[in-house]
Order: sequence, then structure tokens, then C-alpha cells
Amino acid sequence: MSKASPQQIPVVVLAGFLGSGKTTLLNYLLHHSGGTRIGAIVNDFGSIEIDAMAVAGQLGDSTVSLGNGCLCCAVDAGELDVYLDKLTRPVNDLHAIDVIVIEASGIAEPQELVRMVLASENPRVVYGGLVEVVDAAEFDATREKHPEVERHLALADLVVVNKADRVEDGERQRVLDAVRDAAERAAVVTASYARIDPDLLFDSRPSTERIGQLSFDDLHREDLHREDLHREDLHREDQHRDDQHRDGLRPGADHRGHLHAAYDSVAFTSDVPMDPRRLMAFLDGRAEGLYRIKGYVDFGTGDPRNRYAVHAVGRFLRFYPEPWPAGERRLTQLVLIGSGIDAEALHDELAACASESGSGSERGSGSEQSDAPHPADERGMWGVLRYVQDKGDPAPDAADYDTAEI
Ligand SMILES: Nc1nc2c(ncn2[C@@H]2O[C@H](COP(=O)(O)OP(=O)(O)OP(=O)(O)O)[C@@H](O)[C@H]2O)c(=O)[nH]1
Repeated sequence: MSKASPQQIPVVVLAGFLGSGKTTLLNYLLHHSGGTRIGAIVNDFGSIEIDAMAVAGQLGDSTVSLGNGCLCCAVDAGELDVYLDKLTRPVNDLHAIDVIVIEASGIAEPQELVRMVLASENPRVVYGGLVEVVDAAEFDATREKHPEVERHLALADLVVVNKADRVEDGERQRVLDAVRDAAERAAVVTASYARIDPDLLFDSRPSTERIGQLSFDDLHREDLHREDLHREDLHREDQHRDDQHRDGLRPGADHRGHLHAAYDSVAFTSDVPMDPRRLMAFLDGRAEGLYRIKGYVDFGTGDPRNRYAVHAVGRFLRFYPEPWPAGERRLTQLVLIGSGIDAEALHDELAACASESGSGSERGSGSEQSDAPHPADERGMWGVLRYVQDKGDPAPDAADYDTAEI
């Protein structure tokens, strides 16, 4: 969001609590970039890289995936530079991409990420601003549980109050006002399915062009000032880090105050298809602390043609059936994230949801299978189909979109 010199590539940090819509926003940007070439760095908290898999278009060299741990603590500035160098390597002396978006995990500390970008020694990049995505339907509950969220909003340059479709008009206004209060210096926009004007994030049009009521200049007039403010905020934290250094701790390694310190993740993979009734009983009975579930489910003969992307955010649950990619090994891959969860017990419960009627290896790969579900298995799917997205909801990822090429 800050203005880069023609030689510099802005690096935008995309943050927001678990399930707020960061991957949805990144996908939207990738599909509506209007020719702007976007490089993406995707950071998953769980050890299976579900977010990276969901970033549509399989962007090849323009996507870097950083799994298993929050970027803010798992990686230091030097390591981030390795990835930035990879993405910014010129081709025939020209930049291959125009902007980099770092999608943080849902419980990363945004100020750590901003600091890392500001500390980058890569002369080709410049910090491009912090975008915070907020789930309008979950805002109150999230803020109550994690007051730190207000601190994150205060650092943001742009806040996207997402999932506007899930709240009534009056409620939306109330959340918007609360977010505006917390996000002292950010532009705040509402969105459904993160459909925002990409120009809010990067400068792909002349700066005089208007975006609704706001001009690009209105949004960015104070960029330099903001960057100073960021530096001041970060400087305060640096004092703390220096103290850590003296105490022999790796900077950034003390994540006691970070959101993710309270969270655990469970990774579950199975080549035995899931029994739909058992999995639904597991999902319907999930504990309060198990806030986020994402991944892909193989229901075997319940629906041999499709895999089911699944997303749970708080009490919200949706399945998105999509045809199995050709040649893809049929696996169920799930990541569960929550606080106060018993990871081992959850893993065992999921394992007990596997179907007793056949293993993936027995059934062979997709092309060898019958496409017709067995009638009994089809009935078992009814509980799942209750949670299949409404018509009109865009799927969280869609591999048939255009992809940015580099
Ligand atoms: N109803 C509704 N659902 C949305 C909207 N935006 C995203 N979703 C759904 O919310 C779920 C989570 O979206 P993601 O984009 O994966 O969220 P995320 O912030 O990347 O999640 P984490 O990386 O786990 O923190 C998915 O099921 C999305 O389809 C929206 O505006 N309205």
C-alpha cells in the first residue's frame, strides 16, 4: 500500500484471525489482479499445508509455502529474505512480479511480520502495508477471547470487515463502528467473500482514479507517516527483544504473549475414506475450543467423483465438493486448530471416523473407480449435504481461474 519506487516490489502482509477469510482474499486478488503479477508467501500453522493447497492456480514459482508454525516465530528475518529473494529474482533484468502478498497464519503476530519485512535486506522490496481481515460474524467473540486483536487492528493500514453476508445490516454497522474505533489509522471496508477492489492493496491504476468514495491518494496520503508510526511501535518492541537477547533468547522465540501460544494444531491424514455419518457426528459434537477445521475429505463410495473441501470456523461449517484433480491420490487431509484441545484424543477420534468398508489402496486411484455412489452410501451423505455451500456462494478455491504467470 505504500508507494514503491519503480525498482521496488511492495510486500503486503495479510493477517487476520483464524478463518476470517485471508485465503479467500488472496485467491480473489490472484483472480482479479488485472494483470498485476502477484507473488504469494503462504504460512500454515498446521503441518499439512491446506492454505497453500487452497491458493488457486497452483502458481508454481510465484508461490512459496511455509508450513508448520507461525511465520512470526518459526522464521526469522534472514530466512524470510531467502523466500523474498526467490520471488524477486529478476528475469532478463526485469522484475517477474509486481507485488508480494504474505498470508500469515490465523494466529500469527502481525507486528512481527511487519518487522521482518521492514528488516529485509533485499533492496528490491519495500514494505507495502498491513491488511487485517476481520470475520464480521465472529468479531465480538474473537475480541472477547483475544483482546490482542485490537492491537493488531491498530497496526493495520487496511481492514477488510469480511463475511458481511453473515450479519444483518444493523449488526454490520455496529461491528464496523467497533472496528473503526480499534483501527485508528486504517481504511476500513466491508466485503463478502473478500471481494474488494485490488487497487486498495496495490497500485495497479493511475493514482487519480477514484475507488468509490475514496481515492487511492486518500488512502495513501499518510503512508510515510504511517511507516514512521509502525517504526515507533516496533521500536518499543525492539527494546523488549534486546532484553531477550541479553537473556540469551533468540529474538522472536519468546511467543508467550502471542495468540498462537495458546493454540495447538492436529494434522490428520488417512487413505481410508471417511464414513460420512461418523465424521458428521464428530463435527456436530466438536468442542468449543476447536475453533478451526480445514482440509479435504474423501468419502469414498459416498461420492467417488468429488473430494469435499471442509471449513469450520467457530460454529460455522461448510463443505465444498469439487471433482478430484486428475491423478490426485485420494486422501483425507485435515488440520484442526484450537485452544485447550487434546490433540491425541482428537486424532484418535478422527481415525475412528474412517469407513470400515475399504481402504484407498484397495479402491485404487480415481480413474479406476466407478463414479456411481452406492445407494446406501448416498443416504449416509445426507448429513454432509446439509452443509454443502448455498448456491451462489463462491467456493473457497477454484482451480479453473486464470493464474498469474511469471
Ligand atoms: N459466508 C461467508 N463465508 C466466507 C466469506 N469469506 C470466506 N468465507 C468462508 O470462510 C471459511 C474460511 O475462509 P478462509 O479464507 O480459508 O479463511 P482464512 O483466514 O484463510 O483461514 P485460516 O488460514 O485458517 O486462518 C471458508 O469456508 C470460506 O469459504 C464471506 O464473506 N462470507
